[in-house]
Amino acid sequence: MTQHMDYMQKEKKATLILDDGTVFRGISFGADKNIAGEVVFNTAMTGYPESLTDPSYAGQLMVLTYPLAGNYGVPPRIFNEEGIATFMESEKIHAEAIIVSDYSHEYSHWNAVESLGDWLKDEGVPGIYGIDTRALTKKLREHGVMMGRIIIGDDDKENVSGFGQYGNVNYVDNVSCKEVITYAGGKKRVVLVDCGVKHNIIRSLLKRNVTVIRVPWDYDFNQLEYDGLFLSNGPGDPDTCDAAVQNIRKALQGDKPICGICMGNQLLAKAGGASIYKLKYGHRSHNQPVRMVGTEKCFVTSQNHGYAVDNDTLGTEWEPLFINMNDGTNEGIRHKTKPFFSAQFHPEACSGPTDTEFIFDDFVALL
Ligand SMILES: NC(=O)CC[C@H](N)C(=O)O
Repeated sequence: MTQHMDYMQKEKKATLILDDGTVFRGISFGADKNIAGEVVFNTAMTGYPESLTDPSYAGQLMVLTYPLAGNYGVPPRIFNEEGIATFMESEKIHAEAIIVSDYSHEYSHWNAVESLGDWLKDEGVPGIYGIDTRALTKKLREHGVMMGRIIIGDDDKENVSGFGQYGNVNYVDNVSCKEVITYAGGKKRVVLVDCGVKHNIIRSLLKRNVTVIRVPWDYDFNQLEYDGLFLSNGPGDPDTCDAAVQNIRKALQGDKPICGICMGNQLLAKAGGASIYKLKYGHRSHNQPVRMVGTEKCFVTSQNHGYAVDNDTLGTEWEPLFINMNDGTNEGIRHKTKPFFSAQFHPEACSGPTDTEFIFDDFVALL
């Protein structure tokens, strides 16, 4: 019997119920667990190992619009002696579940060691296939993201009132490191505020020969000796991260370089006095076009965010650095006189285009 036939014999029903009552029926290929979360769609064609382990997906049920997942398997879950993942973006899967149209239990890739379904089961994360992800995505685009619930097995008549909350949960506190971790590199010392950092941000800094001092999201780093401050990506609503905003605000009094990515862009903007709002359905893909303000330079970027900085609230000391060419929303900010800047997209982009990796070079050059 082939690997696939064996798998098919064990298939189990799974149901996705949206907050508005819409029901999608499919088949389970992950863990046997019912779960609720914010249903978001990602239009990238590859990268499910990286996306699932991106801590910014905590609290979310990830819909892939690309119609097939699993066919290239999953790389080994290995880490270097400092605990940095070799092929993934963190220690474990952070998305609450994955929702796909078609799933291939059979896989083929030079670096694959297990199937997507086996990985999900091992980490206790549900997966559903057989869902009309095109219809589901159209619904989310028209209505905006909404809460959803996955029920595994025949139990889909279950009372669906419990969809949970997304906006007011402090997911950053769940995924941030709990103590200071130092990665020895060069002479220059960068404090990295860990709001749920993707490991490729750490790899990208270390590659540029700096020492990285990774601190918990609410740690007052102002007491440390350092040359530059880096603000990581992270899950959830930036309005739940006030302790980080207060610490960054203190750092804004000084002149040490500051760079932020994604949640880091939002927290830097908040520390500078700007406000954040929620986008209708966010940007989650590998092909978001952004323009550098004041230039004709455009970049294709990898993104995963649901909130955005309100350009109109930036105040007189700040200006937009990048603008999204699809919808005109903010994609980064810079201070007009001090070395503070940030990007809403992912310059470390793993997986995704590497057009904007220069942001790390620019930051390290300022140290
Ligand atoms: N990747 C991120 O850092 C996301 C930031 C924030 N959680 C948002 O959704 O906008």
